[in-house]
Amino acid sequence: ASAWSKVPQGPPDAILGITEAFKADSFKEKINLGVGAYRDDKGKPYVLPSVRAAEDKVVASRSDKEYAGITGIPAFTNAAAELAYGSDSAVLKEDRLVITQTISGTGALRIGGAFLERFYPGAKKVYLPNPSWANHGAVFKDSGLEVEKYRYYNKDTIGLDFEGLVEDIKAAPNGSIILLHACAHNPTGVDPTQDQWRQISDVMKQKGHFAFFDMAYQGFASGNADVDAFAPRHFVKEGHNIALCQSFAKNMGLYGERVGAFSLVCESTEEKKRVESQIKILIRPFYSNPPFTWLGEVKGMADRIIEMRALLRKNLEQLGSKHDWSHITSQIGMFAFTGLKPEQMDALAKEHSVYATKDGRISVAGITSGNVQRLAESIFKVTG
Ligand SMILES: Cc1ncc(COP(=O)(O)O)c(CN[C@@H](CCC(=O)O)C(=O)O)c1O
Repeated sequence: ASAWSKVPQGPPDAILGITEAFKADSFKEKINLGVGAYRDDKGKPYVLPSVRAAEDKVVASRSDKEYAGITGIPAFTNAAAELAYGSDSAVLKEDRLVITQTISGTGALRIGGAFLERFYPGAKKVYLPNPSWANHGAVFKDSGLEVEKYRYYNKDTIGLDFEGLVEDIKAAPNGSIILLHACAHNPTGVDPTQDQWRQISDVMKQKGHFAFFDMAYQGFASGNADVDAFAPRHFVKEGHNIALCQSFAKNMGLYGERVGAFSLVCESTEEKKRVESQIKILIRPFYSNPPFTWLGEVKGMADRIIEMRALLRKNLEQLGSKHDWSHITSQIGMFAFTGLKPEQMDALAKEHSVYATKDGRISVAGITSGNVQRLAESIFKVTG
């Protein structure tokens, strides 16, 4: 018998599988709200002009194809560090940051998970918000960490369950690893206020918890990269030596280029050197070193998303929907957590050729001024 006769058929990916279903649909006005990937008002993927210009420069430079270092190109990682921590960051001035280029945000999470599995002095367990990005659990489980949840979303208020969140963070044993979405929470689009972030930082400091930030949408939430980085920067100012994952898939539209970074704030330059050496030892047998790669227009994308939120809500209200759709405009970032049930999401796909994930999340980037009317009518029909 074949070596693989025992390999079972696995299910399609909860998110990327939606795009397969969308592609299989021949209806000409089909709408894809599944994958969190920005689309312009024609529903087309958007390549930032600055990226096109950089691309031309790289090609014109006729650069050689030499290996990048294990942690990537210093010009890139220095720029990524400055974008995340701020050009005036003490951590950068005191040379206390370990940063490596990664295979996009997923690669940053996986390198982070693997490093924590190998060196974290506390329990090898990470606490994820409930709900969280569909792939977080698998990334950390495959890194060898246990995964637990902390309360995050209150479906009755369609808002943050701040009390539940604080209670669960307090209940976790001292020194637990807590994953935090820096901004534009996926899938709910619900973020803590700056004051709530201050309280979360205080509680985590009291508990000696480790803050593991996932920042996949910096600049994409508010349109301002500094505002969107408030949480990780506040934690660092408060003395948390955080881990931070950066993805440039969405805010730079570099999805398929797989551009990201993983960083760890250390106590001193001496500690940074030891930690960096171990990050290199971890990456070398993983993929050795990252692809040659490149890094302005994100505000334009954030503004279009905010405009589509308002349009969808307005259309639903004009259709006479009895539901309260205010969360569509109060949520922030790539996604709107509609509150629709899985069977309603199925009906949207089967009867209306509108595709999104079963949890009721829609990628607002898939909405255009051309499809928002039909989208509203479809949602109105399945929600009554
Ligand atoms: C919170 C969060 N972290 C990390 C990532 C990973 O992004 P990279 O492409 O590896 O940089 C995503 C992408 N989530 C989007 C995109 C599709 C996907 O990978 O699931 C989504 O949820 O639709 C994300 O939403």
